[in-house]
Amino acid sequence: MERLEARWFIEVYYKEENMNPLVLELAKLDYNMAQATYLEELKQMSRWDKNIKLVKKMSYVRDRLVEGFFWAVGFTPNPQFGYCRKFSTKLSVLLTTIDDIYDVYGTLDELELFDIVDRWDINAIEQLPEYMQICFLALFNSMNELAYDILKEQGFSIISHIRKQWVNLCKAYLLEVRWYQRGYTPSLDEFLRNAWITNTGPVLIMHAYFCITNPIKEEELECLKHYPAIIYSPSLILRLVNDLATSPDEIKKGDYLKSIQCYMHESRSSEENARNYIKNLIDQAWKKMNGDILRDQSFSEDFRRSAINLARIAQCMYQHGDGFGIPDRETKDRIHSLFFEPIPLS
Ligand SMILES: CC(C)=CCC/C(C)=C/CC/C(C)=C/COP(=O)(O)OP(=O)(O)O
Repeated sequence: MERLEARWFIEVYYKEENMNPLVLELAKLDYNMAQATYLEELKQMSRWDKNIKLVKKMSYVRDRLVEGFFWAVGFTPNPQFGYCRKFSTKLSVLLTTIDDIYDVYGTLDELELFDIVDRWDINAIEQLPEYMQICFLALFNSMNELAYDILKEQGFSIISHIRKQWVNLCKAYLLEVRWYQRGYTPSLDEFLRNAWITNTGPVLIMHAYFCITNPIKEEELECLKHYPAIIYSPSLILRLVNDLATSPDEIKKGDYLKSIQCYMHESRSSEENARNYIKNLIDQAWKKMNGDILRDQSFSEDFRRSAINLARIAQCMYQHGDGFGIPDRETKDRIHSLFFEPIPLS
């Protein structure tokens, strides 16, 4: 987001009457240098993705590496956060795979076996169907690699904290599947108490905390365990903007469990009313998030900025519809200008 805005700003500044050519040249250089850094990271992630072969092994899974990297750049754009960007990109691939397993492919019996994340026990892997074995092993290896890096750098074990996030996510996914299979439509409030987690915000924000915080502090972890505003608010915005944008397409596929439908069912109102209601909730969530996160100085500025950025990149991704599920229009143009098109120097 910040980089997209920088490019728009450079283009506008160029036309200003009293623009300073030196400043303009520096801004262009800075943009192009960041772009070169991103491109190198994207190449590394592309090699990782080819090697891990998750999408190749599961043909129903959405293949969205570049879009995942785009999310990651919006989340932590500063060039020095390459480690976090690359790890968030891996997360986006793993999360998309798991989301598609729960939404599309897995049967309820199979999905219940995925509570293997709770035991975090590689010895239990043979009880899973083959596609889940691949998925769990990819998850297990990637998370252990992060935990290893942090143990090596900081002498701090994060395994139990990471595991808890995945357990909560998988439990929340399973509840959605159970509702769906029973044909149950929860109230909007009941739906959101679960769905703010299934849009993966808590997993993304917690992992970003580990990737960009040094030293990790016990008291901060204790606070994050209770899902404070820094985790809850961006995750809620992510869920609401996602539902607003993806709703019509997913309903066509039979996936009726979305905020809008829950509200329509509960209040017996029209889709238009429900959409306006959700838009209003998004506005309120933004106001609350800006106040809460900007006021609360307990976490580093970098971490607070990333949390807010998650809401910003979500809003950007879903601004013109489902820019992640159907990434062929604005998302494609934005990706092109951000990663592949340097700004010509004078
Ligand atoms: C910062 C960063 C790297 C973010 C990555 C976000 C990301 C790509 C998550 C993957 C899974 C997901 C919830 C995709 C939306 O799918 P959906 O519309 O099918 O969601 P739903 O099934 O929950 O409605």
